[in-house]
Amino acid sequence: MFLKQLTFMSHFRQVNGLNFRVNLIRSFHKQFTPSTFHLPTIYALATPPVQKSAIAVIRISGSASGYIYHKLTRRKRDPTPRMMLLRNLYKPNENILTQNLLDQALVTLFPGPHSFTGEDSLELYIHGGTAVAQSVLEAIGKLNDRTNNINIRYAEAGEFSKRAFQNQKFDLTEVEGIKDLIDAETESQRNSVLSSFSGSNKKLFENWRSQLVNNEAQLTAIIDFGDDNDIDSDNYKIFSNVESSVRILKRDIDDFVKRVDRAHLLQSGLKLALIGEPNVGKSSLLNTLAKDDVSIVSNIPGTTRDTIDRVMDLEGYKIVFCDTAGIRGNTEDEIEQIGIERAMLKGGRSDVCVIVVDSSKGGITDPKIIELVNSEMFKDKPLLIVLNKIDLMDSEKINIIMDHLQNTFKGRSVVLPVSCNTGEGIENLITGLIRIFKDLALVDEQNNSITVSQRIREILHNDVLYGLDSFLMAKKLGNDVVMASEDLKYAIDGIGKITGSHVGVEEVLGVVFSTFCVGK
Ligand SMILES: Nc1nc2c(ncn2[C@@H]2O[C@H](COP(=O)(O)OP(=O)(O)OP(=O)(O)O)[C@@H](O)[C@H]2O)c(=O)[nH]1
Repeated sequence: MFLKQLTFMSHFRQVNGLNFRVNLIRSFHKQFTPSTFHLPTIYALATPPVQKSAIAVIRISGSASGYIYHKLTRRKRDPTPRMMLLRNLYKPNENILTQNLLDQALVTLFPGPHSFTGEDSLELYIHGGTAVAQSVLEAIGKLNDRTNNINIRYAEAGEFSKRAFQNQKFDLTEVEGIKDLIDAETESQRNSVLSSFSGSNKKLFENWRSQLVNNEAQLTAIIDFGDDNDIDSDNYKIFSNVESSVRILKRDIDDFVKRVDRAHLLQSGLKLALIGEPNVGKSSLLNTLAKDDVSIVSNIPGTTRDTIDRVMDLEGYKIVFCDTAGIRGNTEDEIEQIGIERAMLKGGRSDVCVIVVDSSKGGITDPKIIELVNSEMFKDKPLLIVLNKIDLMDSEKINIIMDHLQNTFKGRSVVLPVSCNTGEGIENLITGLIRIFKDLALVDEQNNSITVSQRIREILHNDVLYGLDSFLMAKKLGNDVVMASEDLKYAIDGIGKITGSHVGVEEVLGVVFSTFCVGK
């Protein structure tokens, strides 16, 4: 059978017009045919297009990788696998006497299965710059030769990763982990996707699945061998044991889902609204944190008329700060009133509210602020009170104001004294903000958190937990084994969709890989 496969492979290479020597010994040791070997060879620029850079990388994957190597380098001998070699790249199919040099490049051939995709792959490290990359890409494209069955085409978004998945190099959770790793903008985001990328989520999902399959098998046994109408006491015991096991598993999955739901904040960023009376220093605080002049600062009250969002990486955490118009109850100015309404709305939609107070005014002077903080929209929101302009006050007065503010908000928040002018207290404020962020995103002491893709979160909610809840309901309402077994299957299929290893693969592939960039 194996020899047959070898013969077929070698035939395949010949009909593919691959005129380089098929190394039979290597194929024998390989004992592996990628499941994607019948697909066209794909190529793409793996580094950003239309940008000047020192190096650009072109990735090629598929059975014609070696052929492309020979054609571009005009060399007859196979290259040493997995070794970087300095080679001249020439326009293929041109008169051999004319040079037609395209570039000098480092090239590496990765024979399958020891490559990212599991197929034979070739990587070209060429000089950066649009014209060089374009000429080499064009040369590869021209090697497509339908009549001789050499199928080469430009890759689609995520196609290299898709091939890696199809050749079982990764499951879907790992593939999505790679994408999230590339997309990570901050240190905390990078940290949080490692659980997917490193495969620890995959192990967890597989463990859940095997527990559920085990439980489902016991229910199937009751259905297949039990009485049609009723279940006897032995089977009832089995059913109840399955129920206990499912309950424990559901608790674990609930915990996991809660952690990933909360950790989602790490990806989207913590939305933080700066709220306060006019002229208290909200814009100054934003500029101090951003170390930049984002918002206009002036001593004219009501300078900020609308909300201004600013995304910041604060010590590795993504925070979306929103500077809002100063809130006061007694303005007649129509535009200012609209600004105030928007500020209140922004505050309501934020994850955390920072109330900025001017210490030189002795504390909050407008009751509208206190009314707002105690309103329905704000009452469950984490609060942070920032007492600004402490450079203008002596420490005794500052302590009195802090005590008063703490009483006003009845222990709902700490009060942090700062000065945007001198920078005093700003470090403390950043530490306080990050502590709130970690609490909300359920980041533990070792800075661990788990994030999974939106797709996985939805399946966990809509399929896995839904199936488990329905199972428990079927057990509770009438000890209905058949219904309960179907519900467990639903949850099991959900986990299969997550990892892509068991069911509904085709349906989910499009969703997963379409979000990748070309060349990945
Ligand atoms: N002494 C001192 N002045 C400050 C401090 N922070 C801000 N100011 C001054 O306070 C004034 C108002 O500052 P802004 O940052 O514009 O205040 P705001 O709350 O955004 O004002 P609105 O846009 O009207 O809502 C400016 O003149 C700032 O220079 C501080 O820590 N100490």
